Amino acid sequence: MIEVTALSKHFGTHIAVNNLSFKVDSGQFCVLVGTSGCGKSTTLRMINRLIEPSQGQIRIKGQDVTTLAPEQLRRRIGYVIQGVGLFPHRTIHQNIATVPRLLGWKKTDIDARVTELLTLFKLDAATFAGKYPHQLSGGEQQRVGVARALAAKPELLLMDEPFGALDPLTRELLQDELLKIQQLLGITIIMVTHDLEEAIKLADVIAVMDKGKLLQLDTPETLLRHPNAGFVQDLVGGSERPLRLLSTKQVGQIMTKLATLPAAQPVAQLPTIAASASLRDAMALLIWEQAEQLQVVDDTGKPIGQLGLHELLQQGARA
Ligand SMILES: Nc1ncnc2c1ncn2[C@@H]1O[C@H](COP(=O)(O)OP(=O)(O)OP(=O)(O)O)[C@@H](O)[C@H]1O
Repeated sequence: MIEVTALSKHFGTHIAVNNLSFKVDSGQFCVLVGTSGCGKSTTLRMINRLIEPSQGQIRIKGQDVTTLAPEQLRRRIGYVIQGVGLFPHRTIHQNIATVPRLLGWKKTDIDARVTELLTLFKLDAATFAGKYPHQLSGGEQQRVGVARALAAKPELLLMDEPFGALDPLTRELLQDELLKIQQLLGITIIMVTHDLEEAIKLADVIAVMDKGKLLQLDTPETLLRHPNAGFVQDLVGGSERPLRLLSTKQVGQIMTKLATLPAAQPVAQLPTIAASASLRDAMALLIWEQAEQLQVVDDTGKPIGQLGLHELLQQGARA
């Protein structure tokens, strides 16, 4: 879907991005992590041509981005930044409608799309469409920012620290919503974050950068189990590694299905956990409840399986 080849950016004598090459497949969620100033934002901004590369190439679906007019390109790529950047004197409806209007969509199609997106982001259209950004909380504004970026059905969504300014609870809520929406829409996302936990939770692949260079690009699990020596190894942590590994999987992926359990197994007394929860949450619940077995339930609360301490220990252990 997107292919970056030997990409560099020099600001005077300073090399912000140094000979970067990577590919992101269609529908993948790629997260760029690394220390402050390592070139993450510059990379993102070269993809939508807010910054012109010094060297190298960026292709989206095989097409070199420099062959497209920047405005035309940006209408195909959603862009979300920290602090949102909503237009303060436009209503929420007008904000979300910005790119569809520029593209000449019919009014009825625009109205339908705005309502659809507000609903998707759990914002009641009747309440929110006519409001102005300052009348919304930070979390609500951030949702509108993402909705606006998705309005014209872009093939690629670039997100630069989108949840950086939010409190931890709102941040987690929006991460969950973003994951669901990404799975629903099948959109390709490249996100920048400082937060490794956020990267592990959201990413199909994590790209670790340092001093303008790409050090490793791998799935969260591979990165945690087999980090390259040096910076990546320091980044993924020592004592935190097992718990981070548990964050990469959901309960539903490793539970024993109810149908395969012995019939006599008592299930009613066990603490319950949702199949969509992470293994890390499952481990926390076991410790909290001093239990060794959990009952797994689906979205409706129906028991569908069990998960034991032994399986969790295996999943968090070195391979
Ligand atoms: N317009 C510019 N002119 C000169 N130097 C710049 C410019 N933009 C970025 N830089 C420098 O390039 C380097 C990379 O910046 P960039 O914003 O890409 O880093 P980052 O990894 O996104 O950092 P952060 O996580 O702090 O946002 C930094 O040293 C920065 O000071």
